[in-house]
Amino acid sequence: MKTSRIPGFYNMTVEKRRELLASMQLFNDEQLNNLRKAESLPLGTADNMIENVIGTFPLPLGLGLNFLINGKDYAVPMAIEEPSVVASASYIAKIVRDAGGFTTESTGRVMIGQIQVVGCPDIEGAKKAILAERDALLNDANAAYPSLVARGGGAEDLEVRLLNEGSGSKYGKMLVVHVYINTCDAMGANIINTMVEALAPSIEQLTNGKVYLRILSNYADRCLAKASCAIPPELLGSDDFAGEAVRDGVVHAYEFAASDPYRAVTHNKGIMNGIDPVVIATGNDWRAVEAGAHAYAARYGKYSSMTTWAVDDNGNLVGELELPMSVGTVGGSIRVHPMAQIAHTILGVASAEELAQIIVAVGLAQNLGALKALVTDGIQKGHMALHSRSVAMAAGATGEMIDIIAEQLIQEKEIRVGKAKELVEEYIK
Ligand SMILES: CC(C)(COP(=O)([O-])OP(=O)([O-])OC[C@H]1O[C@@H](n2cnc3c(N)ncnc32)[C@H](O)[C@@H]1OP(=O)([O-])[O-])[C@@H](O)C(=O)NCCC(=O)NCCSC(=O)C[C@@](C)(O)CC(=O)[O-]
Ligand SMILES: NC(=O)C1=CN([C@@H]2O[C@H](COP(=O)(O)OP(=O)(O)OC[C@H]3O[C@@H](n4cnc5c(N)ncnc54)[C@H](O)[C@@H]3O)[C@@H](O)[C@H]2O)C=CC1
Repeated sequence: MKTSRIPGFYNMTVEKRRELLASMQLFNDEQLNNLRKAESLPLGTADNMIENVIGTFPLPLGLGLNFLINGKDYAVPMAIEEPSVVASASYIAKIVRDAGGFTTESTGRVMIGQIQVVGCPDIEGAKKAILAERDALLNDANAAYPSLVARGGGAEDLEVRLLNEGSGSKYGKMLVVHVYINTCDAMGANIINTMVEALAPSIEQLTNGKVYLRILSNYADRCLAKASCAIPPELLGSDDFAGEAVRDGVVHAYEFAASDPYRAVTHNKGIMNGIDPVVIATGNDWRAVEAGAHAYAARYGKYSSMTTWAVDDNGNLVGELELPMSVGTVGGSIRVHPMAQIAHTILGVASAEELAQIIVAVGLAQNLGALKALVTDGIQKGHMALHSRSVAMAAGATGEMIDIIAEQLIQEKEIRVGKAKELVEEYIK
């Protein structure tokens, strides 16, 4: 897209926003119609996606605006129920844009398949036997998924690990084979599972042991994406808060999260506020991303902050976020869910690596949005002002009443359902 800077987007009606995006040729007529349909996931499709279907469960889909990443503009689709997240991501993306944008990179697309072997009579011999057959095993894995190899991916390497040593278990040590697989643009769970299941009989023969689990690892630490930004303090200030004070407050907030798991969990929840909505909107597996992200936050033996924030030699606030990001642009439900297709069209990414990098940039922005609010006005001011409409609706407000009651709640600084119910009753009288 030419630019993701669309001032006043949030003041437009939903229909105006759609028309504007269509005029920017972000989607075709069919996709525009899908967006317009109240039921954007047809029931028949849903019924074929999971089991025991009785309906669908829609979420609001918003656009994170202003994102400039590696010099390219992105409007980022975000599916989320929580108010102020999309506004906050757009707010920080606007600031970072003025500072030159986000810089991102990734380590590639290598995922891990695990094969657990127990009861090996000679575990060291079993390890040697597997390593001696490394090339043949990789060939067998690739033969189980030739289309992936044709795309330039496939099983690239393997490793043998010995676990359960000194655990005191009556079952003794176990052997675990790690198969490293380049899954190209797919998240790869099914691909990997197919490959490791295919290898199991050969592994049993080589080890004289019994194979139990054959499954991918969601600890995708060879499929990392990293985003960073450097913001001059003057872009962080306002009439009430000096930029240097905001910058230093953010670093203090980071140091709190880095040293205390009680704070780190909340800090990281704020990061996942940005990440999950993009993962969901693009039809990806958010449980896989969540599990990998939190494990990575504990990689040094203690659960800690996913981001780092520091001040560089020029006085800029420098932030960084690196996470496992096992997302795809194909596979799973991506081509099945019409809204996921629209999300991919809007994003216009060419590869899963590019998508992964956008997602960590949004996570970094979201973290700074929350920290900036926390070290200045406090979270309630911005968040609760936007939450007031949900509170009004929860109290029974409908139609034009919603904005009126929401505004009264903000004016009276009492954004709670009890107060909203009183106001709704007064309004109806
Ligand atoms: C909410 C803001 C952005 C207001 O902040 P503000 O200063 O009032 O914003 P503004 O009016 O100056 O607007 C700045 C930009 O923000 C965007 N923006 C502004 N308003 C809207 C809107 N209505 N809809 C869409 N976009 C909006 C928009 O891009 C706008 O630029 P423009 O396009 O106008 O040139 C700010 O207060 C904020 O970022 N607050 C933090 C919100 C947050 O983090 N919410 C998450 C929920 S709390 C939580 O779950 C996590 C937490 C906090 O516990 C994590 C942690 O502890 O670390
Ligand atoms: N622990 C976990 O995370 C588990 C997750 N899952 C689920 O698995 C699904 C993801 O599995 P996948 O193997 O990704 O999906 P998938 O089974 O749909 O496979 C991807 C397909 O896309 C094709 N393809 C087309 N273009 C490609 C390209 N450029 N690069 C790579 N492949 C391309 C492949 O040939 C393959 O047929 C998700 O729905 C996830 O929820 C399943 C089991 C466990």
